Order: sequence, then structure tokens, then C-alpha cells
Amino acid sequence: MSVTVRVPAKVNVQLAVGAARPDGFHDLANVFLAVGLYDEVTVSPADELRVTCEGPDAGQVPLDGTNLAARAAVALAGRRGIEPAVHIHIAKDIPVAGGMAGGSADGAGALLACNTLWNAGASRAELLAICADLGSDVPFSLVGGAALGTGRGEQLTALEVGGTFHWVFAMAERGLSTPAVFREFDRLAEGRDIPEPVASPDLLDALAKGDPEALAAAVSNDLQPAALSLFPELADTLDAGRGAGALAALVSGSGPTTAFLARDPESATKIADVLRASGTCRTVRTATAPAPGATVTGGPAAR
Ligand SMILES: C[C@@](CO)(OP(=O)(O)O)[C@H](O)COP(=O)(O)OP(=O)(O)OC[C@H]1O[C@@H](n2ccc(N)nc2=O)[C@H](O)[C@@H]1O
Ligand SMILES: Nc1ncnc2c1ncn2[C@@H]1O[C@H](COP(=O)(O)OP(=O)(O)O)[C@@H](O)[C@H]1O
Repeated sequence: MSVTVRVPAKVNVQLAVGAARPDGFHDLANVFLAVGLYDEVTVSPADELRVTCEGPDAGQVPLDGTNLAARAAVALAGRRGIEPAVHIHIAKDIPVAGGMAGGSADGAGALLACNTLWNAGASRAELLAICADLGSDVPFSLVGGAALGTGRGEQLTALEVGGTFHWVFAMAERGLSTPAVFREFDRLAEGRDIPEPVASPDLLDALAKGDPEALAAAVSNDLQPAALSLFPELADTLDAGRGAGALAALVSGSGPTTAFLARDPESATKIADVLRASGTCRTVRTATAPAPGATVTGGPAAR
């Protein structure tokens, strides 16, 4: 018997970052939008915990106890006093270390899959609490859609989305470490007053209306200067997408994936073609948003 869960990637349409807190984290106003690029996590009973991974970036995924999917299984098993004796297989389509929360997706996916496989009976609230312990982005991977994340990004308020948004994503030649980008943010912010992070009313309104032009005018990412400082070539990718007609071009979260908002599907295809020909990135994908959160797609509980 096995259970399969599909989990989406995310783009941050607003990422407002406050000053570093005493615990090293930063308070955020983090507007998450789930996009239709997915990892699939399958769990099946085994003698002991084991993780395998397939996909173009599989070589960069840790298969030991640090894998967020393994940590999720251990966390749930620990709460129920059982052994986390499962084989976790990750079919990975979300770029690794790309600022699209692929590891977080696998953590949320494995948690939901194990809860189903073991009949562990964790409520939504308990699952969300375990997700928040695993990482700031993990609760959003469970819920999907669109949400405002406050605190370190783990306290979620669901947001209304009034239409489908068309996106193009350019994956970079190498990854960026999230802690390194936050450290660079702190370095660039030295000596400046950092305002409290707040969600933009215009941006929330644009999401609710499903209006791509208004959303493009309102997107922002306070980590973008830090990501560009560590990875200056990303500016060429952003320029190439803007030149191809993107309504907005921004770094996704801590990067280095760059995200381009298109007016419609035809424009998205054109932007993707131009980016592929530009030689400024590794691969290019199109996807629509919003996408649903972690969903059981295979096994006894699949609907
Ligand atoms: C920047 C964002 C935007 O959504 O995502 P990515 O772009 O990495 O996907 C998130 O805040 C990343 O969330 P996540 O990847 O879960 O980070 P965590 O495991 O919680 O934290 C990793 C490290 O990032 C830094 N960190 C993370 C979140 C936060 N609010 N403040 C921080 O300073 C800290 O240095 C922390 O040790
Ligand atoms: N299941 C997983 N998939 C990918 N990376 C993982 C996973 N578990 C842990 N990691 C680690 O997390 C780091 C960040 O990966 P990822 O979540 O893909 O990127 P980001 O935080 O930029 O969205 C990776 O470099 C890797 O070492």
C-alpha cells in the first residue's frame, strides 16, 4: 500500500522584510501564491526510513535525515510514539534551492502522506503546527492558493484570488542559499531604518480582482537587491523577460529563480521562447496560479 501527495511550488508576489529579530529570523509580510509546478511525494511501508528522489535536480537533494520530507515523517511519528518506518519517494519537478519552496513542498507532502498512510488522525491545526516547526514556508505548501504569511512567514491568512495568473519561471545555473540571502539583506540594510513589513492593499486588491496589470504594478521583493548582489547575472535574465513583454519581472523569494508575469497564455509562451533563446538561464517553465495545496492523488484516500 502507498499514498501519493502532489504539492505545488510558490512565488512570492510581495516579500516585505523587517529587521533581523533576536532569534535570527526576520518578520515578514509574505504574500505567497501557489503555482502549478509540482513535486509528488509517495510514502509506502518499509523496514526503516529511506528517501529516494527522481527528477532533473535529484542529485542536489539530500537523502539523509536532513531532507525535509524525512524530518516531517519523523516529527509525526514522534508525536504518535511510532517508528517512522517508511520509504519516501520524491518525484521532483520544483527546482532545488530556487526560491520556489521545493523542500518545503516535500515536507508538507510527506506529512500529509504519512498522516494518511498511518491513519494518524492529525487535524489540520496539528499538521500546520508541525509544518511551522519544519520551516517558515512549509505551512503554505500545505494550504496552497494564496495567503499572507506574517511572523517569519508561518502565520497564514488565506487570500482571495479572482482569476488565473500566467507565469514564466527561469531557473538559474546555480542555487542560492536562503540564509545567505537574508544575511546579505542585513548587510545591505546596515545603518538604515527598516520599516515594519506590511502587506500592500493594492496588491491584495489586484489578487482579489484577478487583474494581472494591477498585480504587476504592485509586486515587490525586498530580498531582490540581496539576491542580485550575490548573483548579478540575474539582472540579464530579468531584462530579457522584460524585453519580451513581461508585465512584471522579479526574483522569486530568495532566488535565484526569476518570475515573469504575463498578460495571457500567448504572451507567456512568447516570454518563455525569448528567455530560452537568451542564454541567460538553465531552463524555462510556464505555469498558472493559483494552484491547490498539498493533495492526496494516489492510494486509499485519493478522491
Ligand atoms: C525567503 C522565503 C520566502 O518565502 O522562501 P525561499 O525563497 O527561500 O523559498 C522564506 O522566507 C524562507 O523560508 P524557509 O526556506 O522555510 O526558511 P527556514 O527554513 O524557516 O529558515 C532558513 C533560514 O532563512 C532565514 N530566514 C527565514 C525566514 C525568515 N522569516 N527570516 C529569516 O531570516 C534564517 O536565516 C533561517 O535560518
Ligand atoms: N526535499 C528536499 N528537496 C530539496 N531540497 C531539500 C529537501 N530537503 C532539504 N533540502 C535542502 O534545502 C535546501 C533549499 O532547497 P529548496 O527548498 O529547494 O529551495 P528554497 O529554500 O530556495 O525554496 C537545498 O539546498 C537542500 O539542501
